[in-house]
Amino acid sequence: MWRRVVSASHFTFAHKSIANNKDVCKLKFWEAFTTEIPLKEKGTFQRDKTPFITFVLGGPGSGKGTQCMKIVENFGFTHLSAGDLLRREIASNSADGTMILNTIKEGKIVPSELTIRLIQKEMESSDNYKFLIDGFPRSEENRIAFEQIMGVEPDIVLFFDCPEDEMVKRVLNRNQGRVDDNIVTIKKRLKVFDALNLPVVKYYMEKGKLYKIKAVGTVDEIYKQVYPVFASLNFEQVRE
Ligand SMILES: Nc1ncnc2c1ncn2[C@@H]1O[C@H](COP(=O)(O)OP(=O)(O)OP(=O)(O)O)[C@@H](O)[C@H]1O
Ligand SMILES: Nc1ccn([C@H]2C[C@H](O)[C@@H](COP(=O)(O)O)O2)c(=O)n1
Ligand SMILES: [Mg+2]
Repeated sequence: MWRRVVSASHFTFAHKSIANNKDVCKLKFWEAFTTEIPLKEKGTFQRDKTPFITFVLGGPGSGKGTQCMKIVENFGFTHLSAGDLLRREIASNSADGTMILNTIKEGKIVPSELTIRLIQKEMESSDNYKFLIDGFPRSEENRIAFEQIMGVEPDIVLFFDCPEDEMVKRVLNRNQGRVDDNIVTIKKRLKVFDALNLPVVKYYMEKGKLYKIKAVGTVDEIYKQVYPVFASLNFEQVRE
């Protein structure tokens, strides 16, 4: 029996080759960073399953983060919110912090490579294989860059479809001290969502990967639509 093993040092090395080697780019992300070894020769960091990736899309305040918490509880996913990862960069005073902060204040989108690097780092250091990637891809450019860099596509895509007035109401009531939770930025974010994020939704709908959730009602009412999506999947069977 064989098991696929991932190592962080191998990842760093392979990441450099990926940037310079078109052939390696054609490999799936997980294949490029893993080696087949017999089960007995286990390394320190093991992953015997390829990742199951769910992209979670929806406008600002549509309830992505709220529903992700419930999916994590019930189905054991690791939740990676692109917005949270970017806010963590700002808080850690990283070199890109000021640029990220200004971009978020303007309701615009941070360069894809930066956001993908943060997501990639979290995926690589996780020993889970089920990921909810929340708030990503925000644009076709995000989507294409993810596919090129990671060499994988999402298995499924959730889209929380919520009326604008409800999204605005929720964001303005959020009270988490976010710099973008104000009426000026929310209007800009809604414009960016329509112009850049909806084409991504359309792309996945046409690919047959999209689960559209009517994101009105209580949190539990909305989750009643989400639960069956995951309950119908047998991850162990799909991934082993
Ligand atoms: N069904 C709901 N009814 C009322 N309020 C809700 C509902 N779902 C979430 N909320 C609240 O609305 C706010 C926005 O929800 P959440 O943070 O989950 O949205 P989001 O899609 O992640 O937004 P963003 O893209 O801005 O991060 C939060 O304060 C949350 O508690
Ligand atoms: N793929 C992404 C995700 C998020 N951002 C920036 C711009 C968003 O307005 C902000 C907050 O994200 P949220 O927490 O609402 O998902 O983060 C981005 O540039 N690219
Ligand atoms: Mg959120």
